[in-house]
Amino acid sequence: LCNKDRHWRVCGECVESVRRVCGECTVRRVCAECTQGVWRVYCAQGVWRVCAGCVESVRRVCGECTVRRVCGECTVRRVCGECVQGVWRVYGARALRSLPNMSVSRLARGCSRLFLLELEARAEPLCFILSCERSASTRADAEAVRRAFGSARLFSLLVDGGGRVQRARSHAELMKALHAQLPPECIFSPLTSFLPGVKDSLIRGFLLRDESTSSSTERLLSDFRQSHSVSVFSYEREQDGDGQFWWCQEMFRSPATEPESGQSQRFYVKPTTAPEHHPAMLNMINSDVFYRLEDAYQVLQECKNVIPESMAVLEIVDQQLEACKQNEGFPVIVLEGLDATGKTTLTESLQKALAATLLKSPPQCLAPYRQHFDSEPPLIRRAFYALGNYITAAQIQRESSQRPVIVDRYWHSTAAYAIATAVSGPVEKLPALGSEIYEWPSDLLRPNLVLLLTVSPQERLRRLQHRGLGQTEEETQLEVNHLFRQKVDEAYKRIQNPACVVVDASPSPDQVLQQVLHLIRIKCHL
Ligand SMILES: Nc1ncnc2c1ncn2[C@@H]1O[C@H](COP(=O)(O)OP(=O)(O)OP(=O)(O)O)[C@@H](O)[C@H]1O
Ligand SMILES: Cc1cn([C@H]2C[C@H](O)[C@@H](COP(=O)(O)O)O2)c(=O)[nH]c1=O
Repeated sequence: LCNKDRHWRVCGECVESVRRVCGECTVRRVCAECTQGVWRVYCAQGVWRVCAGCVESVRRVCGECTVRRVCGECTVRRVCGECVQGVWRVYGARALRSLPNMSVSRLARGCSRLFLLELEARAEPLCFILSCERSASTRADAEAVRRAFGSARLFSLLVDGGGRVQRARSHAELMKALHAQLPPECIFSPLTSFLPGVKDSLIRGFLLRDESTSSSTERLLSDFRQSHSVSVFSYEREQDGDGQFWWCQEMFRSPATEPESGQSQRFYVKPTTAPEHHPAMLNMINSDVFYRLEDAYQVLQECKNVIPESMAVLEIVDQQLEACKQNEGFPVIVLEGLDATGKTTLTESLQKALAATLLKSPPQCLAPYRQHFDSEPPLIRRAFYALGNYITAAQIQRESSQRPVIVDRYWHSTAAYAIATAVSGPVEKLPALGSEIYEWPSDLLRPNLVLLLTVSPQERLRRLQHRGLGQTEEETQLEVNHLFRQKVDEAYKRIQNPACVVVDASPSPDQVLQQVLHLIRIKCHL
């Protein structure tokens, strides 16, 4: 969100497509309906739209960028942010035209993209920028790049074409294809590219380190470029007079089919300090966590042509939904916790003890679709779970006018699992306590009490083995990945309004029930 001057602009054509613009916050999407009103810059690493007034500036972008679409409605838009030479910000067509060349290029150099390469979950990632020159670098910096890149052939792939649904699916398909098709000597690691502090600027991809000398990798890369809307880059190693190695990036060219043209620009890899916050935070709102029904709804609408099940889910949402923000009936108590902490056992006993209605999220009516959405990339899977909460909210609204309601998982699970999946690395990389990421959606019914069941990792594992059911992707992750477990647990505890009350669920089922009944009596006056 724009934290600066809260300046908003609305396209005259479509009032719904309000976007945020200010000197600090730039615009990424105009609106789906408003393609008439913009220019698009197709750049080496992304697609950007530019206002019709900025023709002059567009020509000045990098050699790789071209302008394809023209019309004359929109006013201020961001110019090429993806040009590896840097970002140009335009606060008005006239202002840009009057900018002298010198200041444009100074602006450009100051605002480049950062790249974050995550070689191992526990290790510090390598963060670098691309620079036109070999600028001075410390021995430690040079060593960090050498360790990460080694002596293998290097390629990077960034998924930057198409809309967000297509990008999310292309990224997932690309990962599967890399796993299945790359030769064993070729390993790949997650690479993200982003503009520090600029929301929605994250582009995901991979860095490939190929120890083989076979040309099959190049053939595959050419195919991926065609079939997965990815930009592909190759890296070359140079040694300077002092014996120091430098890596240069340029657009990938398949030696077999694309003759050397001498046109491609080369950029040096230069290590830099990693940002304080994990870059996944830049894209988290409306990609991993949804704070309004309409935002999650919109994602499934965009999926209609590629995922027929989306239509069925949206129909259920339409049928079930009522405006429900405040719960004014009997108390609503949500039970949260990692898998196998005892939620189902406890919710069933609470149902009996309180003569309550028992609900869950995602609700039963979405059960036939859950497996399908669990196999989709995070953008789509998370939108599905978010919609599940709104359906559960409508059910809570109806039931709580009659009797107390117990809910097995709700918003805390949706947000905590999404945040923990999006943020790679250790728990310290999570958004800080108090971040807007942990806020409750303004249009989602709030429960009266949220209880977070906790047990030791050993006890949880024992209960999991004892239970022996099928597993979702998240459950498998929880079992094998200690870091993921810690992050889900911590994210649960950081969510606010309502925050959860932590309950030690390690005693016997009856002792846990008595403890929880006591809490409910105090907090909900039941
Ligand atoms: N207090 C307890 N002491 C010992 N075992 C328990 C206790 N509560 C539940 N269990 C056992 O642990 C296993 C997991 O419990 P349960 O299915 O209730 O967890 P859950 O949190 O609902 O899991 P999930 O979120 O994966 O559905 C079951 O076999 C259950 O019998
Ligand atoms: C509600 C919800 C669940 N999940 C994931 C988290 C767990 O691993 C499984 C467990 O679901 P169960 O029905 O309790 O067995 O689903 C999620 O990722 N997001 C959610 O909103």
